[in-house]
Amino acid sequence: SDTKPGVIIYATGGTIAGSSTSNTDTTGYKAGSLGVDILIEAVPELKDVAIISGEQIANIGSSNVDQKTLLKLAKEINEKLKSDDTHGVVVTHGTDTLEETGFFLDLTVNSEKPVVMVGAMRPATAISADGPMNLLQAVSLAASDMANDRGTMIVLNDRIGSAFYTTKTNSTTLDTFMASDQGFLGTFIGSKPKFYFEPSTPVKKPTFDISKLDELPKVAILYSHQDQDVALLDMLVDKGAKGIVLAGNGNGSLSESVKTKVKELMENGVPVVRSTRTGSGFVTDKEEGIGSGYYNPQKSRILLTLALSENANMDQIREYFNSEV
Ligand SMILES: NC(=O)C[C@H](N)C(=O)O
Repeated sequence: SDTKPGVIIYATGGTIAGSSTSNTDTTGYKAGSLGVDILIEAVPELKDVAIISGEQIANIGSSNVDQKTLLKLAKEINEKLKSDDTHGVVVTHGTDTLEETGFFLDLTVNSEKPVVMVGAMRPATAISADGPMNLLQAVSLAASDMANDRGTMIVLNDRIGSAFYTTKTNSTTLDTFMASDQGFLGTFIGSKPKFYFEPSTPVKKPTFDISKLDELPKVAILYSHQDQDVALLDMLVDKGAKGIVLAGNGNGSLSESVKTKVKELMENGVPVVRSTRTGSGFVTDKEEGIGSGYYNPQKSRILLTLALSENANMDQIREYFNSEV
C-alpha cells in the first residue's frame, strides 16, 4: 500500500556495486561499476518494505571518498531527513573506509531518524554475493520504527552495529565489521531487524554542525613503530596538516624522541592525538599528546578534523576525546 515508509538510497560505489567477468573473483573485480538503479532492480523485494528512491552520489572505491563527498552526503541527508516523506536513509559504500563515513555521519546528522551504512565483501557478480541481502536488510532497518534514536548504523553479515564503535577487522571475510568490546546492536532474522536493547547513546557522543562548511582541515595519521622517524611529523605539518593522529603502540606509547616532538608541536598549537595500533581498547590522556579514549586512529582523525573545523582549543579537544582517567 501507499503507507509504506520512504527510504532514500544514496549510492557511493564500492564492492556492493562491483562487477567482474568471473563469478569466483572476489578480489580483482572493479569496485563502483554498477549504478544505483541496477542495485535496486536486483532486489525487487525492496519495494515490499519501503517506497524507494535512489541517488548516485559517486561510484568509486571507498579509498577515494574524500571530505568533499562527506560534506555533500551529510548536507543532503540532513536536508532529506527533514521531510515527512523520508523515514530513513541508506548509504551504499565500499567497506574499506565505510566506518569513516559512518562515523562522520553519526557526528553530523542532526535527526533521530535512522541512517544506515551498507556494503558488501563480494561483488555483485560473485557466487553467493552478499550485497543483495545486505541491501534488503539495510532498507528494512531504515524503514523500521525501532531504528530511531540509534545514530548511524552499519549493516553487513546479518548484523547491526553502531557506526560509533564498529570497525572493519578483516581484510577479506564476510564477518569483518565488529566492535570487540561494545558488540552489536542487533541482528536480522531474514530481512527483519531484531534489536537487543532499547536505544542508547554513546557516552559523551559529540555532535557538529557542518551546514556552513565547504571544506575541512587536514588531519593525518602516522603509524607508530620501533625506530620511528621524528622528521615525518614535521613533514606532515609542512604539507598542511592542522592536526596529527598517531596510531600509537599499546596505550598510545611513543618513543622518547617522538614524545619530545609531540610536546613541541602541541606547544605550537598543533594537536596530536595518541590512538592505538592494537585494534581496540582505550588510550589514556597524557601531557605529551591527547589520549584518543575509545576512538581508533581512523575515527580519531574524523573527530579531530571536526573539532578543528569549529576552531576548538586544546582543552576542548581533550574534552571531545574524553580520555582523562
Ligand atoms: N568490500 C569493499 O567494498 C572494498 C572496496 N575496495 C571498497 O572499499 O570500495
